[in-house]
Amino acid sequence: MDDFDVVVIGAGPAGENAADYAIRGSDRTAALIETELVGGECSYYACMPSKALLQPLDVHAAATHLGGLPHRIDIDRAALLRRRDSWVNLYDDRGQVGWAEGAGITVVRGTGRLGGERIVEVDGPDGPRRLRAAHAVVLATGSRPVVPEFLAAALPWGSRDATGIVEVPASIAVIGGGVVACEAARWLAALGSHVTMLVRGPRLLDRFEPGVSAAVADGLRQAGVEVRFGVALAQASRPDARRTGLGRVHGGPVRLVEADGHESTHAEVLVATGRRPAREALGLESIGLTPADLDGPLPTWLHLVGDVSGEAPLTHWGKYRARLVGDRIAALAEGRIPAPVPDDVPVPQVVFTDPQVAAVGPTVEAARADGHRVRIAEVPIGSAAGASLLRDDAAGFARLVIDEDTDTVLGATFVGPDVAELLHSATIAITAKVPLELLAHAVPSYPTASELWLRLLDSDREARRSAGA
Ligand SMILES: Cc1cc2nc3c(=O)[nH]c(=O)nc-3n(C[C@H](O)[C@H](O)[C@H](O)COP(=O)(O)OP(=O)(O)OC[C@H]3O[C@@H](n4cnc5c(N)ncnc54)[C@H](O)[C@@H]3O)c2cc1C
Ligand SMILES: NC(=O)c1ccc[n+]([C@@H]2O[C@H](COP(=O)([O-])OP(=O)(O)OC[C@H]3O[C@@H](n4cnc5c(N)ncnc54)[C@H](O)[C@@H]3O)[C@@H](O)[C@H]2O)c1
Repeated sequence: MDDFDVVVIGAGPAGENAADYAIRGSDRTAALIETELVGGECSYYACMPSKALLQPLDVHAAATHLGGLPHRIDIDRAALLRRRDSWVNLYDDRGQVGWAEGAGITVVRGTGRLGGERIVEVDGPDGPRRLRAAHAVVLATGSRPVVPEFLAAALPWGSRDATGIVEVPASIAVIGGGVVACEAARWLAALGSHVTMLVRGPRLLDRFEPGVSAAVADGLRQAGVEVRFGVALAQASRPDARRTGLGRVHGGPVRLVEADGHESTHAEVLVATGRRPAREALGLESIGLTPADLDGPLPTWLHLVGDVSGEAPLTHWGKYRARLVGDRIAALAEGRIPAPVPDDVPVPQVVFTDPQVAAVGPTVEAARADGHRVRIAEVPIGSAAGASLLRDDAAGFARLVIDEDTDTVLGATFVGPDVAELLHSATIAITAKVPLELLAHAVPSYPTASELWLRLLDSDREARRSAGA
């Protein structure tokens, strides 16, 4: 039996942060158990490679729509893939292991599961091990993609193949209209694949404000992506499906049949139909729990962070919750009372499409469903000179969801070029509950896109004046 103060199962961003914050500045010990690569899905197969592929496309799109630059600028496809390779360190995690060791964390290779109260069993390359945690065990095992059953036998691509693309399929059907589908369609098209998005519902990115879908669909179409809505897929067949490796075409053409009999054939299919928390084989039965019990109260020594928690499956959210869990473990270990945590922290998210989508807090619909009396302030992105200067074709909108009772911002959505960097201003306004009256004294520099705040506040003031408020 090996003794540690804290044992963390899963070394993605959430697990890393929980381990780090639980022992930082102390002589406590932490073990971080990892089956695959230290750094997790985010570093090697998700956030990092996808954004490495997308950032050059953003620069290319801006340059293509900016007077004063050459009329034609080409994407170097091989260089784009090399950039991805360098951001994933060719799937070598030595850098992240070095960081963990430098932070005083012991990396344990293998698959971990609970083996009783505060006990973790590891099956690793050096044989089985049992670890005992004096203070806490943290489950940070991430999430796994959901693949509709009728597609499984066709061995479709998942998001790992899309980010790890090696062989560019001549054509690819992207199933889903969520974040992975919209972002991946961009780089697949830029790499030369003929991309058809098959979207089940009437909208892309349907957890965002409704106007987001049309803006993103327009951008995708301009990039050569075919977007079809209301597609009910019924069958898939691929006679010679083969496991050819990450990012390689998995066999011959895939034939898709829709419920209305419509058929199409594609060199590859990318399934991007969501993810679910990775709660299987965690040894929960050894402490009398089932996977569903993880949504309820847990023993005080057991914590859940990141995608496995079922909260927003976003790296920054998982890291935030992990910092809180780590701080809590540290406080309890040191006999301190953990710092209070607000219960209404808004979740921000950026979707790296063209135009970009940046949103934080609830949509209008979600805020109303939550019982808030709300009003909307909305302006076109071009209403601020600083936003229009970013690109000759700048289009999109900015919208605030305002709480009528407190006159504070509840939610914000920005759609347009480079709006990602506008988002944190909204996150701060919401988190700090800054009244609109005070927000009017936060002066944005001229000419920057931040002047959208002025336009939004002016439009709200005007609307209230007209309504006689
Ligand atoms: C294509 C794509 C792009 C994305 N882009 C973004 C983005 O731009 N921004 C953003 O915020 N989010 C993004 N996400 C979401 C983000 O990747 C996840 O929210 C994030 O990785 C979750 O972190 P985590 O630490 O909870 O889990 P993970 O990163 O999944 O890490 C979990 C780790 O646990 C390990 N593990 C699992 N079970 C065990 C076990 N029993 N024993 C030992 N180890 C185990 C796994 O091998 C893995 O390394 C993206 C997701 C995808 C699919
Ligand atoms: N930039 C970012 O922040 C970023 C980027 C990529 C992924 N992510 C995270 O990863 C998570 C997973 O992304 P995702 O795009 O896979 O999931 P998602 O939940 O965002 O979207 C899933 C899509 O698949 C559709 N769908 C579900 N089941 C289907 C079925 N059986 N047939 C056809 N369509 C179906 C849904 O209607 C939806 O359009 C997201 O929740 C997101 O938070 C974040």
